[in-house]
Amino acid sequence: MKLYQVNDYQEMSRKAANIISAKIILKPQCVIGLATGSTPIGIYKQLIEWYKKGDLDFSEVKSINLDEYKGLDENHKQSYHYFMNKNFFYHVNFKKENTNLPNGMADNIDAECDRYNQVITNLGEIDLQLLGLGHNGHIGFNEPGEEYKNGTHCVALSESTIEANSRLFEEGEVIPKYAFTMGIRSILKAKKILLVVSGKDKADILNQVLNGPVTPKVPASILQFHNDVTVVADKGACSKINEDTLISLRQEMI
Ligand SMILES: O=P(O)(O)OC[C@H]1O[C@](O)(CO)[C@@H](O)[C@@H]1O
Repeated sequence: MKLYQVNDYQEMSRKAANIISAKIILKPQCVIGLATGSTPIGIYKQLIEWYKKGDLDFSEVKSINLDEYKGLDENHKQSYHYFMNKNFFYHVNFKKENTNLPNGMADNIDAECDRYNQVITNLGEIDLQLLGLGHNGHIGFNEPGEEYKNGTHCVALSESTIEANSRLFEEGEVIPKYAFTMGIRSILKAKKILLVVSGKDKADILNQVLNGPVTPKVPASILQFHNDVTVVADKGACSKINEDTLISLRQEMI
């Protein structure tokens, strides 16, 4: 694991966007795993800016998203389809057929999970998987539990996740209680993982992820077993990591 400790959200976004850009420039046909939530929004903004300057080309890049709410169609403002279109895809030259998200409206849950697993398999290796971190340690929507789930599954969201995400819904809107998510094994199969974390409110959980025991009760702790994880986290998020861990993981910024 490598850790880039940066000053703030803006630096985190720029550093992570740099890492993603390097992958795309070196391998224009790469497969990138994408995340939603508030953390990656700054990364997408930065990538859009570089695209508009002519420095990036997404025409051959393929993407696979981690998750989608069950019951929200792609035009619903809180769906992750809508989020990706609004914050990224509509502003760059991704081909629609090269982008993939679970279908939140699928009636048959098992069939949708099988379809998404097949999409992941057909893409071959994920070259780089971008991940945010939930306050309870979730990655994608792999919530804390007694065991890790390997493949795509439909998950009952924890109370804390529903509460955390409720800020994005308008008053009176029904907040989904279930979501489709890529499983832990699919995430771990990515060649490279980029975890981005911002803010003091994530300091405790980031410390557990990096320093604590590997346990499905803190889903992201399994990243300790992956051989190419880069964490980009700001000072607030790093504020509970002990000095020894910081010294052993910290990379110099160039
Ligand atoms: O970045 P946020 O908004 O704190 O969300 C944390 C994580 O939870 C999710 O919203 C659930 O998948 C992710 O998209 C995100 O990485």
